[in-house]
Amino acid sequence: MDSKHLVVAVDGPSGSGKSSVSRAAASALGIGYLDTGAMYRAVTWWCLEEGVDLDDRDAVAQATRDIPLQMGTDPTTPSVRVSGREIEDDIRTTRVSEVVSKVATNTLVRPLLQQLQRDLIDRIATETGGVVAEGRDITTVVAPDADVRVLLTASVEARLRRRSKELHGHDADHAVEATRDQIVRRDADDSTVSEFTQAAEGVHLVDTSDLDFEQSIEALLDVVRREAPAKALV
Ligand SMILES: Nc1ncnc2c1ncn2[C@@H]1O[C@H](COP(=O)(O)OP(=O)(O)O)[C@@H](O)[C@H]1O
Ligand SMILES: Nc1ccn([C@H]2C[C@H](O)[C@@H](COP(=O)(O)OP(=O)(O)O)O2)c(=O)n1
Repeated sequence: MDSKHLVVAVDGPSGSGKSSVSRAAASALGIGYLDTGAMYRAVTWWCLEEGVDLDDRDAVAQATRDIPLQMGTDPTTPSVRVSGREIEDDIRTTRVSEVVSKVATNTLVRPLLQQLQRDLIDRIATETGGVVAEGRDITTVVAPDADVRVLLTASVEARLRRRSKELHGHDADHAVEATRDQIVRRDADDSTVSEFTQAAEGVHLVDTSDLDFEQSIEALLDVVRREAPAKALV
């Protein structure tokens, strides 16, 4: 990236810490944040609300074109709005998590959201001085020319532990099956359309299995300082 704005791309499997670590890093760097997974989740939620059959690939692609989606970009206050309604909590429910891969593996939907994400990355970077964008294909497809590209990984055990702790909070009855469904089944489905288990050339691998949350943020910031010293201000 030649622009004066800092673009950091982060990919990784479910529970690797992508969202929380990327958000904290964006705050520390004083720049914006884009959660691309939330966009797949928002389209899924919208289809469920509108009665669109998730197996009808064309109808879901049309819904992706139509959705009045507004992505929040402040890393300290995550926000996803559809027609002005805040759906940040609705898109994290098991109801959405269980079926979001149907949308994420729809190859008619992916190019539409990928283009929207490129436009958002440019806009956020211009408005806030930079952006940390995270997902499954940001380092490889959406922003392969980002200043810094990181694949955040963690062992299946570490990811299961983190997710189940999180889900026990608000979905206790389904916590165990829901966790396994999200970590093992969903990653297997999602990896049919994106490569997020192996770091592509030029992508830095950060394994957080043995790092706590603070250490994971530092590890990401270390890569940013090393790769983009002129743009990273922390
Ligand atoms: N290095 C870490 N050590 C312990 N817990 C972590 C670490 N990184 C993230 N977490 C916690 O694990 C959970 C899943 O993280 P999240 O950022 O949602 O992952 P992802 O976006 O990759 O699915 C969150 O509750 C988060 O606070
Ligand atoms: N750039 C992206 C981001 C997410 N996805 C898919 C992968 C997941 O099934 C959904 C939701 O992603 P999200 O990052 O919210 O999922 P986790 O929080 O890691 O469990 O979208 C994708 O295919 N490409």
